[in-house]
Amino acid sequence: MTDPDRIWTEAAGRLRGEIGEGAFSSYIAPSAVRVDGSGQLILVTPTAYARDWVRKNALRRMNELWLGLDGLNRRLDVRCRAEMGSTPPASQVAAGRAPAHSGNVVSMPMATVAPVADGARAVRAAGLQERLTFDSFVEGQGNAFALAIARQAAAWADGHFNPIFFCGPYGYGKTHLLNAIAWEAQRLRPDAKVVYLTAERFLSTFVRAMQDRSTAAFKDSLRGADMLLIDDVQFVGGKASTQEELLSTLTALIEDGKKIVLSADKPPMALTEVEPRLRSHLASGLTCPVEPADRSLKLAVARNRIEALARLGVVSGEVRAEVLEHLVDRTPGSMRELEGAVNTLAAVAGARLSTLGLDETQALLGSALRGGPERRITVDEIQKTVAEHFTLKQADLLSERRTRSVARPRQIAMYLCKQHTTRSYPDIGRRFGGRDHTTVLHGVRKIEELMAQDDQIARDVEALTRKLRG
Ligand SMILES: Nc1ncnc2c1ncn2[C@@H]1O[C@H](COP(=O)(O)OP(=O)(O)OP(=O)(O)O)[C@@H](O)[C@H]1O
Repeated sequence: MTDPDRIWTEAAGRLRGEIGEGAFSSYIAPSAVRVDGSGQLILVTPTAYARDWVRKNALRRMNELWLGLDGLNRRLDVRCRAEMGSTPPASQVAAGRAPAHSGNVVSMPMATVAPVADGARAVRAAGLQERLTFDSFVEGQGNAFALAIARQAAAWADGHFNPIFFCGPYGYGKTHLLNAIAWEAQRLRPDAKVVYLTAERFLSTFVRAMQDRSTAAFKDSLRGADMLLIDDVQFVGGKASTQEELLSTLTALIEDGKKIVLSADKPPMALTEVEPRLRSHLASGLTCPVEPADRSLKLAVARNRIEALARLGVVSGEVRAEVLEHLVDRTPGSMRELEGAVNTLAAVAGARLSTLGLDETQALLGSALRGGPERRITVDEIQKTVAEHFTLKQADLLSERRTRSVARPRQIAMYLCKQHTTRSYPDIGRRFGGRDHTTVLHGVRKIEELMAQDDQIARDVEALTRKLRG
């Protein structure tokens, strides 16, 4: 056999039996095999997270299976979509159809569940926030797959995995997506009962129901749901009776073909405080990572937030690009911290926001967020900190050496100079051994690009930013 479509279908089918339905549907089913220009076979995963999982847990076995089937003795490599520079349409990712063929791309069919029953009266759950809708959610590289899946779930799509489990670090949009799904699903089916609650609320309501001896009413209220969304599932960890109740709620709803959407700060199998049987049920559908935002997504979210504040009349006009960039670069944490910084700037600058320059922004944010003017960071300090971080000498960064181990830290240092000082590209170039401004520009762009693709670079930049800020 030499046709990659057929080999992939066969190899993936065998792998499915070996790694189990949960892992298969999370990491293998949404992936596709592509043949690049040089004939190299590449398994393209939707996210960097899925790529790392496949690399660690399945690639060796996948290659064994592939080699056993392929008459051409080829090997599979694995990359994520961002590295391939293309995104298959969302409909192909979770369409619930037979294998979709697009050029030389093959994607696996998705599992299907029975369509939900209509009929129950709509119940709007407490705790939903009106502003958290698909309209206000900004798409970026780290959340495109999650957003596509969320839209499918909200549309009550038949090819819907059950449960869908969104996971990722705090503050990058899981609650936003669950809210958006709930609003949209309810809008599309006003008669359906859509129930959203946090795991903490699940826990406290259940405990109260046990004390009041009204657990039957509690069970009925959840089991009548056509769609149940539970946010921050990690908080049920450690409470045996609540976990048992959650498990029986989930199994009852899934058996009835009702939709379940969950979120947590980790993938199901990493929730070590959760009892193994519940964990395996949580992992039995689709695990969908929501990854940390890159700089361009943060900029878009900050811009969005300012527009929303302008619509509310809190600020007027637009904000200068360099002000927005400064705001994003001085807020290395999650979207939540970024929103806090935008709100703070809006509150202290008010109507003056649109006329603010960089220096004034620095001063305002410095005193508002730190209780004093922001500390100035110098080029020299950045060079020393970067050199130390990569166990180099400051002179190496200024030297002519072009080996990757020196060139990359040099580019990171240039990037940090652009972010944390007000120096121009030519000025930075002069301070890096008299380099041309185009070299600096290239270095800064390269690091921006790599931060979106390479977790290690993103972590290095974040750690250095923290060190520089003291
Ligand atoms: N892609 C996005 N577009 C617009 N706003 C976003 C986006 N991602 C996050 N936010 C905003 O950032 C804030 C934090 O997001 P959210 O509460 O959804 O995070 P989370 O992942 O659920 O965090 P936690 O695990 O702490 O509950 C929210 O105000 C949300 O609206």
